[in-house]
Amino acid sequence: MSIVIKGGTIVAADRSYAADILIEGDTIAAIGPNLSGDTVIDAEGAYVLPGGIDPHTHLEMPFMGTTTAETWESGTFAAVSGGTTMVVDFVIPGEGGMLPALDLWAERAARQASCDYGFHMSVTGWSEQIFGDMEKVVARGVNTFKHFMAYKGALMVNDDEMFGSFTRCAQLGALPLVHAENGDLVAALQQKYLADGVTGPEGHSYSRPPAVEGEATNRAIMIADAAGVPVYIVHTSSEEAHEAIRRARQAGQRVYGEPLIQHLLLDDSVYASPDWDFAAQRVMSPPFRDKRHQESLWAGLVSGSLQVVATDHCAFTLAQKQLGRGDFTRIPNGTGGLEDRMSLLWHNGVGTGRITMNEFVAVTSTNIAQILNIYPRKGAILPGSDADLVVWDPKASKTITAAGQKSVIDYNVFEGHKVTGLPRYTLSRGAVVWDAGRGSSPQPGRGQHVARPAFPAVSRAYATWKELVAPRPVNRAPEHMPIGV
Ligand SMILES: NC(=O)NCCC(=O)O
Ligand SMILES: [Zn+2]
Ligand SMILES: [Zn+2]
Repeated sequence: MSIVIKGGTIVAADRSYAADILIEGDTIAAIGPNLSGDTVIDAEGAYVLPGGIDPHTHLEMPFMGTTTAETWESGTFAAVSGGTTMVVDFVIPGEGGMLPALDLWAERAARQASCDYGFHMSVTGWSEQIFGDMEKVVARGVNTFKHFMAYKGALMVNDDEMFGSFTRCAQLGALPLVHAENGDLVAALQQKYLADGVTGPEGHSYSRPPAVEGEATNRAIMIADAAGVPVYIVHTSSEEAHEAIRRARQAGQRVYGEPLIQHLLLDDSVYASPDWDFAAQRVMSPPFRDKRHQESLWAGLVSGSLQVVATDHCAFTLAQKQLGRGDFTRIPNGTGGLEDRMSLLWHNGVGTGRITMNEFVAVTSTNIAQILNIYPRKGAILPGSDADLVVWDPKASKTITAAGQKSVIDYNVFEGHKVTGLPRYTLSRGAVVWDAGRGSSPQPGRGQHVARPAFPAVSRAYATWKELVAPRPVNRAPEHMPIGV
């Protein structure tokens, strides 16, 4: 049974062109004019894009005394309804360490996911066991390790732990990811604002100013340089953090920055809302910023100093948010966006001329696949690539509402935003998983794990260069040495 997508314009990261796409089984078999197949998917008047990849989600994750309410089933169905065909989710090690946690995540995902998925592993301490387990994790197709510089007393790691882990990543050809906020400073500022009587959600924003993020981003980048490894900064939200990334890239370091759709579009005025629930629903780390920072993030996407747009989908219900009534430090941190990232970025980016269609594809799919080492299996429309495709209708519109969403959360931080540009069909490895005309249901168990091999070429290049420029002893002739030495 073959499928042909007919009459559309293919939009890739590097070009746009009219062509049909023939799909056989899971993959793209041919691209060209006048192709035929057993089933025809109509792409007249539409663009055909590589499926979106969201590199930053937290599905069913235990965090801050509760667990994110979005399940693998609801989250991945929400994803495909919005044109995202792969998610990469963060595994948090429990009592048993990394490997049992990876088993747990893998089991949940395999049972429930409607689309393909991968994992990042979190490094939440440093020990011989973690050193050894990291190699086993890489052997299981996880080539990225996340480090939290915030959440003191919980997930946070110190500089020496981070340096140990980054050095291990360099040996293994893995990529370290960093949540860059100075956790000591955040903890001190939280106590100060609580003592000053600031107990509401605005305290969350006050205690995490841009400098806290800028300092930690700089530090993570310096530590990565010392360890000889590239580094990926998640949820880059401020000009201070972006500036550190820009400067390091200019100096020749491999540093990647990931703004979120939330930080691009929502600002910190939400925390001044007189409605506690509204403000608490928008508590995430880093918090939303002002327009100056938003402009910086958009500029980074255009100029290439920031490469990826993600969601950090970490969705709690209102009842969970209310755990922080009376103390903002107890409001579970996180917001949603998995379902709406593509349409919001298209509407506000392509629709306004801030970014081109090709840049849209780059930052929602192709760059991510390249950085995570799954290109061109994912992130590309090429013969042999997985047929993860979106038939994108640039004229279709909707208004985002919690009532109409697939996510199980009882609110949406983008409530009332109108978007033009939506998926007509979403295909996951050649199967239609979203049909806007007929409606669709979740297909739990369809999604597969996508193993992501290590990056030996990058670590070899770093190791070669580090060896060439390594400090060496100066050999001095005896006549130039002090007498008696
Ligand atoms: N970002 C956030 O507030 N919650 C999710 C956990 C994290 O990525 O820091
Ligand atoms: Zn984070
Ligand atoms: Zn996150």
